[in-house]
Amino acid sequence: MSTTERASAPAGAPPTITAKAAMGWMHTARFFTTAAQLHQLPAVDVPEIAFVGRSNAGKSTAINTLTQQRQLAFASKKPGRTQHINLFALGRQNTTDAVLADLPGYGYAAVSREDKLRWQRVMLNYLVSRESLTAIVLLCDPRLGLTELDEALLDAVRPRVEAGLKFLVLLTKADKLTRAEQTKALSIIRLQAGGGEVRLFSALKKQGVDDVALLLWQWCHPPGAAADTPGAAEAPSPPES
Ligand SMILES: Nc1nc2c(ncn2[C@@H]2O[C@H](COP(=O)(O)OP(=O)(O)OP(=O)(O)O)[C@@H](O)[C@H]2O)c(=O)[nH]1
Ligand SMILES: [Mg+2]
Repeated sequence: MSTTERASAPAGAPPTITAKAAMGWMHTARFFTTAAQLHQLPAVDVPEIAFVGRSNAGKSTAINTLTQQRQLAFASKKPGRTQHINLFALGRQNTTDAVLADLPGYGYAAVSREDKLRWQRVMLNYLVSRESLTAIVLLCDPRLGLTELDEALLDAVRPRVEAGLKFLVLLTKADKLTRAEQTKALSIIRLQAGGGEVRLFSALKKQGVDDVALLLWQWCHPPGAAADTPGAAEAPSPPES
């Protein structure tokens, strides 16, 4: 990245780049690995951002939109499309300075009760114990609002959020709402989410995309970190055999 792409910031302020540069960083995403179970996930030594939420909320589509790639993550009209934890590496020139995780959705009615409970356990375990987890993006269809399972997730991660884990509620499919409905949904979910970031997002209309890219970049490159420049960090450790 050239220094001209960096927005000017006062001394001591967090490192900052332009939205365009953040989008360029997102575009470096490539498939890293996939795992059906937690213990199969390789350890990584860079920040990891998990995309979680109900089945069909738009997690995979949001990853494709943010990375400006059509089919990096598998998106589908049919709920339950994503059944593995899929990791994507970010970073320039084949270095990796962050990882995105696309998780299977929860609450899909057609799945057996045992499978639902099994997945909820795996996901909560991941969210509570994954060391590299730096941020959670909870995708929520504002027409449904935060459901019981979303609330359970919020409760489970609250201690980690209080300890510094970043948290963003992304209100997806905002194109389905009028302006007034969008404003109302924002204020309701802000109250429900109890502080923290809440943003409107539409993959269809590309609403909120630059903003979210910038936020994710900032979260992965906090001030004072060894590598605040995309591409400067070590690559993740290889999967353990
Ligand atoms: N109108 C509209 N549709 C969207 C948007 N984002 C996603 N969708 C649609 O919502 C459906 C589900 O999207 P996915 O990205 O597969 O959802 P997911 O959360 O990954 O679903 P699972 O993998 O089953 O958990 C697809 O038909 C998408 O095209 C959006 O911003 N606007
Ligand atoms: Mg998916």
